[in-house]
Amino acid sequence: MTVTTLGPCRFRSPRSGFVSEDERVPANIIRGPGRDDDPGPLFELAGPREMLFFDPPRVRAGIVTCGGLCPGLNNVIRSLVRELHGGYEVREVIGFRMGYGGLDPRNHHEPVVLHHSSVDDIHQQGGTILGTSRGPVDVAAAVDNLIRRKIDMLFCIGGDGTQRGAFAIYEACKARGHALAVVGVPKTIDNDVLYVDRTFGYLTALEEARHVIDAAHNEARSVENGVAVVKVMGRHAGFIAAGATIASQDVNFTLVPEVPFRLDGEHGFLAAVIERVRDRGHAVVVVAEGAGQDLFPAEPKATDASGNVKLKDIGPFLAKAIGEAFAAAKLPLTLRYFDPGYQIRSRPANCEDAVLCDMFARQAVHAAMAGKTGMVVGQLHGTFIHVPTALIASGAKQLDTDGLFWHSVLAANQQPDRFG
Ligand SMILES: Nc1ncnc2c1ncn2[C@@H]1O[C@H](COP(=O)(O)OP(=O)(O)O)[C@@H](O)[C@H]1O
Ligand SMILES: O=P(O)(O)OC[C@H]1O[C@](O)(COP(=O)(O)O)[C@@H](O)[C@@H]1O
Ligand SMILES: [Mg+2]
Repeated sequence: MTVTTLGPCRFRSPRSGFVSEDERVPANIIRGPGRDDDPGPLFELAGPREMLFFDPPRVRAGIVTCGGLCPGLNNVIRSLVRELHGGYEVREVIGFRMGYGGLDPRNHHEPVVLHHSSVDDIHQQGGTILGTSRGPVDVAAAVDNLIRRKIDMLFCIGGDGTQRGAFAIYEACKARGHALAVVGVPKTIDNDVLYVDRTFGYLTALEEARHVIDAAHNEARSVENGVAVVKVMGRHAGFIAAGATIASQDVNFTLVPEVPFRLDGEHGFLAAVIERVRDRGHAVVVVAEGAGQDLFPAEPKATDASGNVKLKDIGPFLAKAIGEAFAAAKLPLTLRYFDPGYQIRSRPANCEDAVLCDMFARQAVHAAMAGKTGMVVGQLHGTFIHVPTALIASGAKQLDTDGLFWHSVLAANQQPDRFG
């Protein structure tokens, strides 16, 4: 599957180490001879192209960060600016402020000019120097503004919602015949973006979650019948809960959206916690925010400004249920509850994420300079690729509960496959 290119590439690149337009990375691993395995989509390899669509010194680039915070946003901004200025000698890079809202001039978020020096230290800070937002964007007004400002390429740093917005901008530009390269960089601590082995921010989130789990474990095991409940982010996917369980090895129960569970009954979650505490004196529970949503009464679903369904708060719900179950069993309990979501996602990037951010950003610039559009930089099998945005927006990645990763969770925490 190829990505759209804006037109013929007529300018010679100042970079080196070019990749060929013919190299492809299959989505799926072929498991062996004699099997009719589907390789899935075949993705273009990311990297510098020998011939460019844009003439570098004439380029005007724009950058926008959208959605929830994520460690590494500033690293990506910095490496985009540095690759544009330093690698290609692009003269004008503009940062749109406060997410997609900043693309619409009626919102009065004046964009900032990003220089080589203005991004010097930003990678050491969490958050985003450009600001971010959720909420609808008037695509027509945004595209009008991009055309008026003569923007040639727009880097959209964000998660699934951002990439759906980027796709709408790409389509609107196509319809209006404006040659804008719209290139996405996949952000989210949730790690739930399709065709991306690892989004930036995810490993920092695991590291931070592990510190909280260490604290939870110390609290739980230092008192009589201590139970610590840690809620981590993860709307529709349990990658943070699962990864932090494996990293910590001190978690006894890991609840994720992909595996529904029952609270009550002989084989329910609550009986398992009581058994564990009777046996070992303490327990650590990690719950992803999207887990157990079916335990709440069905009612019309509220959404946030971006249209994301607002989840019911599983953490306190679980803590209350554990308290009631211990009371019914006439067992003393010391319960500790941790909700470190915002503390985790506002951290600066750790070392692995800093490397990933830089790699994603530079591949995004190479793609845009070659006139690639309607695409996101992805990563599969350790290789950077170009993924059509339509494919990214077609769904979300979830834990494979038959896969190695989830099996490692079950091996680490020794919980049963299912509760109830
Ligand atoms: N289908 C869509 N069309 C246009 N804009 C969208 C669409 N879906 C989401 N957006 C916009 O993308 C931005 C980021 O989306 P959001 O879901 O908040 O975060 P994330 O990108 O991290 O998933 C918001 O401004 C939101 O309104
Ligand atoms: O910022 P809010 O509105 O509190 O949203 C919280 C959500 O943001 C996230 O941290 C990140 O989600 P996005 O990447 O989609 O922005 C989720 O893990 C969490 O569910
Ligand atoms: Mg999202």
